[in-house]
Amino acid sequence: MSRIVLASGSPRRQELLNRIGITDFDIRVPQTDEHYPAGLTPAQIVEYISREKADAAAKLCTPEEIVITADTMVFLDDQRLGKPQDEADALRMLTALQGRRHTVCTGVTVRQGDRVLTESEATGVVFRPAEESELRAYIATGEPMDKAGSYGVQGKGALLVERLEGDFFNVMGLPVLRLSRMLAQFGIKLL
Ligand SMILES: Cc1cn([C@H]2C[C@H](O)[C@@H](COP(=O)(O)OP(=O)(O)OP(=O)(O)O)O2)c(=O)[nH]c1=O
Repeated sequence: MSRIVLASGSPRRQELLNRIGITDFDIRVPQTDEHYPAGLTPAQIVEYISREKADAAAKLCTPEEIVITADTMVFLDDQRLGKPQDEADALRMLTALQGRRHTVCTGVTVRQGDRVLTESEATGVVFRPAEESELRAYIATGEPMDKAGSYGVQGKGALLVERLEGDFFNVMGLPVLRLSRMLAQFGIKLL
């Protein structure tokens, strides 16, 4: 079987691959800047960046290796929320998100040599209304700082989430069911 390379520095993605039974893989993290052309939809943006990550990773891999990359972003109306710059930025994002519904999109690319497959998944997330003191307490845990939208649904961030519409794992950073179907097209069967 071809070797799998996860081209991501995200510990959540490593954990999610493990959870679906992919335990033997390499991690190689390419350098990419996350720029994208103007005028793209949310789905197109995350697909574009995941593909850029895969193109950069391909330079670190053999043509036989199967490379997986992903990019997760939070969209509130037309606004894109990335990782917070600092705690004030995290407070700004969480204040905007509380009491409202937003969408988390993850683009995924699987690449083997010149064969490239890119897809994306969107999940709706509804935050409950929250007091500023609660948001500050959450930020003080440190959990928001490396995460798109300034929260982690898999951690204490769950205490802000009233409801999810779609794939939970997509919000964590990797839509595992969609990925499994993509990998099946590269001959990898997980069930
Ligand atoms: C919304 C949300 C995001 N996140 C994380 C997933 C991603 O790691 C991160 C979004 O940043 P990404 O740019 O998608 O990924 P990354 O920089 O962590 O890793 P790499 O580019 O090397 O693959 O936010 C959560 O863990 N939980 C959540 O609920």
